[in-house]
Amino acid sequence: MTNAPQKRVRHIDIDFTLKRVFQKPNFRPLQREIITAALDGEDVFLQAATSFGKSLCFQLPAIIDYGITIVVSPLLALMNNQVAALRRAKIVVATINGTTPHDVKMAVLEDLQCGHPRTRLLYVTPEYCAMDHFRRILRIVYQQRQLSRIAVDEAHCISEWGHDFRKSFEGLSFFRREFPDVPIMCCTATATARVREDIINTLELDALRLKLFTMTTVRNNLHYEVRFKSDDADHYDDFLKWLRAIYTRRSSRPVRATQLETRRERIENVSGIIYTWFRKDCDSLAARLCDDGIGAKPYHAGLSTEAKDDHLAGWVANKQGYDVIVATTAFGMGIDKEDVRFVVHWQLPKSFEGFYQEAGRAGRDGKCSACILYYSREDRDRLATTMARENARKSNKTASGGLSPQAIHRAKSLQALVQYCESTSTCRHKLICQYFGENTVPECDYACDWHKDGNSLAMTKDRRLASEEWCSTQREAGAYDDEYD
Ligand SMILES: Nc1ncnc2c1ncn2[C@@H]1O[C@H](COP(=O)(O)OP(=O)(O)OP(=O)(O)O)[C@@H](O)[C@H]1O
Repeated sequence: MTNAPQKRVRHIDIDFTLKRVFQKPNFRPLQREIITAALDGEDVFLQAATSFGKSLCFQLPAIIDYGITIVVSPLLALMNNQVAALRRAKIVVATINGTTPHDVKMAVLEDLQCGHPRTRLLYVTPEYCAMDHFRRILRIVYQQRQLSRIAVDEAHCISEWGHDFRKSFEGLSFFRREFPDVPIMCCTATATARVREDIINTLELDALRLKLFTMTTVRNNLHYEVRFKSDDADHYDDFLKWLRAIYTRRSSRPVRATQLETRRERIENVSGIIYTWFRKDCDSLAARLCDDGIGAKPYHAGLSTEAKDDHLAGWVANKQGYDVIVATTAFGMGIDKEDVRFVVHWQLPKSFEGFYQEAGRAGRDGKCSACILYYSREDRDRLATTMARENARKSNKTASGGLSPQAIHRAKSLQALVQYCESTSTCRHKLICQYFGENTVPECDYACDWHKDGNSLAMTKDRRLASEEWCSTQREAGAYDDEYD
């Protein structure tokens, strides 16, 4: 006998729930098939582009099915954002994480064990799933046949983080071992074949029985561009000129200007995110932009909670003075702001996956948006040096001597991103597809710098990047040996 909620022959109109609860007129392609597989009790691996609508694929079954869905989510902002959106739709949903007050936590855990929990979805961290008291409660829920499904959101984190600095991801195999008949759904936007295999193995899923849905990573509305720089020149003016040109275009076309006026939109409300490596850069860059009349705010872990909340809320609400957020990595994950018109990487991101995820915050409304990456060979060498140092530290610790598969993956991912930046002979969309193992050649309607003007791309690269000879002499002189993490 199984303890998971019994699957019944359903005559449920999932279209009705989509419209009534989620207020969406139609499913996006494949959402119906994924949701049906989930409702049929299958394990599902869902890989689809950023902003595809993956959350709906476990949220809708959670509302229809008996019992409770446990959502394992690695980022606090992501949990809070989804919980807030579900509450707005009047769905009984809860989260337990480091910031949950004790009495709220107790009330949720009590509801869980009551035999018929009201909570439809409970969002928790992998760390919380590793706790004995929570596992004890889950066993009770399971015995009461109320454990409906486990959803692992941003599942690539299992592979990226799980093997070293967030070990609790590895413990998620507990779900399959203890509750073998409770279906599991994994969602991610970024998984190479190796990462996918790693996730499946870590969760101890049966790869042969799993329903695998892999959709293209292509985002046709994103315009990818690499801008070359070197330590010799400050790229601030280049960016400012680019942003001001957008303002000018918005104000100089009479039809556009009238449209904005009718909608009471400000000319300079071009919402964007700039990602930088360091907290101090977030502060100084935001201040510099403000001095030049651009509404910009920093966002990083060193700010007070009040400042962070204020900057985020102002940016989400398109408030004057909050048009651009300058943040360290991972900002915006789970924040479903649909009108982000640009994402700029001020320096080279640390991984291909990180780049794709962060760039994917742009244009979630389907409208054209820009993704600019400022690349220099000096930054490349700095990241490589930092990575080598980290690897040395870790192998010292484990005394294994060699590099772990994860360290090798990280190095390959950075290398692939460097190749992406250095390339002046291929469409950027195609390079992204290739990295994620897709064979299809995406349509690119001048939506990348190479398609727009490949010749000038090659020429600016030659002009602006430091030469390899120069970089290697600098490397030998130890110029990149400082801590860049
Ligand atoms: N069928 C649908 N019709 C209209 N909008 C939808 C539909 N499904 C999802 N959405 C909307 O699409 C947006 C993106 O959804 P979601 O946040 O789940 O993306 P995601 O696939 O998890 O992306 P990411 O990996 O970037 O976080 C949300 O605003 C969501 O409400």
